Amino acid sequence: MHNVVLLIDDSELDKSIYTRFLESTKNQDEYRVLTLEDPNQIPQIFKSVNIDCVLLDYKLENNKNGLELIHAIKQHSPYSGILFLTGFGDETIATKAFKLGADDYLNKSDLSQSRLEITVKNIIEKKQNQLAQAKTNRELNLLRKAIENSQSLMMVCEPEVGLFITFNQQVCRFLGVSELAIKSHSFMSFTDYFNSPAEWRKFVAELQKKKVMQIEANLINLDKEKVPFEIDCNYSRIDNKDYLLFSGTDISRLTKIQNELQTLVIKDPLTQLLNRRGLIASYEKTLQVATRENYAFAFAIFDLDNFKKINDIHGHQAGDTVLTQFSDLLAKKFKRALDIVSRVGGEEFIVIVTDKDKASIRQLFNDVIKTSPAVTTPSTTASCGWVCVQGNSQIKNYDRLYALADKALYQAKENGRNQCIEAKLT
Ligand SMILES: Nc1nc2c(ncn2[C@@H]2O[C@H](COP(=O)(O)OP(=O)(O)OP(=O)(O)O)[C@@H](O)[C@H]2O)c(=O)[nH]1
Repeated sequence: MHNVVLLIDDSELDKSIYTRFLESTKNQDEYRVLTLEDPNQIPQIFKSVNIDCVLLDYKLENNKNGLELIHAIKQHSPYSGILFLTGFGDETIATKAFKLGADDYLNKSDLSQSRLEITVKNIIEKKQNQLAQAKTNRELNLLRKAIENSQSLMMVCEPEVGLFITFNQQVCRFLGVSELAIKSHSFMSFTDYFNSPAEWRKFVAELQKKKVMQIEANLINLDKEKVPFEIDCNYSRIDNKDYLLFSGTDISRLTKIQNELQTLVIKDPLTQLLNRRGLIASYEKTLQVATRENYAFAFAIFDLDNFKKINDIHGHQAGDTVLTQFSDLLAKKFKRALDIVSRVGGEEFIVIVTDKDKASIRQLFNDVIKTSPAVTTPSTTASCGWVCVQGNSQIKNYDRLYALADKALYQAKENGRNQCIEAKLT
């Protein structure tokens, strides 16, 4: 690719010399030389051609001088170089030309091909560097703007203890701390992700190896609330120094929706008790603990008595109220960490309880039956069939225990309702 040089000079002889000098350089076709006869054509020529360097003579036709044109050239093409030429060797003119924005100055009296070539070459190189630098600066400024306006928290920290080096305004806003105050804090102090400096060091070592990682961590905001964030982590080495780059996106809304969806999937909307899916999900954990601790593990089915009549006489709404009242009673009675209370059908509830011995569990079940008429409006009794297993050897399969408890419930209904019957294990 050749460089384009524009000659603005009133002397035909000088123009032919410069053209010959530039067109006969060692690298053939290095320069393409154009001439501008009428300085008023500056806007047009700079619009239509990309000019790398202008050779501008001081003395021009019609009593014009090159100094007057520098401003116009710079205005139309700030990255075209200007080599100012004069036949007078006057330093004050050269100084003026530099002040106005010329890049270099040559005296026509001691101009040689090599001198012209080197000077033009240097000017073009300098201008190209300036152009590249300006482009980089513009891109950096745009990036800086994007970072500042981003909703994400962007932070750069040093890897030793995670001290902040630089960050965007979102970080200050989120943490409620001034820029100055943040610099004395570390990334570690704004998250509960690392429980010790050792954990931080382990994380940094892993990041150094992988270069890029994504973590989910809580960041602690100005109200000391833990806000869940998804954080892109990056390990970078610049000028022989290591840096950690973090870009965090607030995922609290997403987490809330996820939790709500999870709740919807496992909870009964009327009573807020677990549904069958929720019960099955918790069942194994309770069973494991009971087996490990050799606790009694009771599986009970509670069923409201003659519930159909309540609906028929008082309406479906009243039926719903009774269901809620009975659910509250169960939730209050069985509220230890491992207890499971669920509504698995219309007026059927499954309760899983573990305890050291069966007697206290029996007591709790009987209490529910006794209390039900008092807490429900209209007053409603309930029946319960249950089965209890203890120790490793006994069958604890859900379907098997359900079948046994259901059989006992059937007996309770047959025996006149309002009672608890324990299934005998065979
Ligand atoms: N209000 C209300 N009723 C429901 C709901 N789900 C099921 N049911 C009703 O519960 C009633 C259950 O009736 P049955 O299965 O005959 O049982 P029951 O009348 O309680 O009789 P026993 O269990 O033998 O004492 C039906 O009428 C269902 O329509 C609900 O969410 N709300």
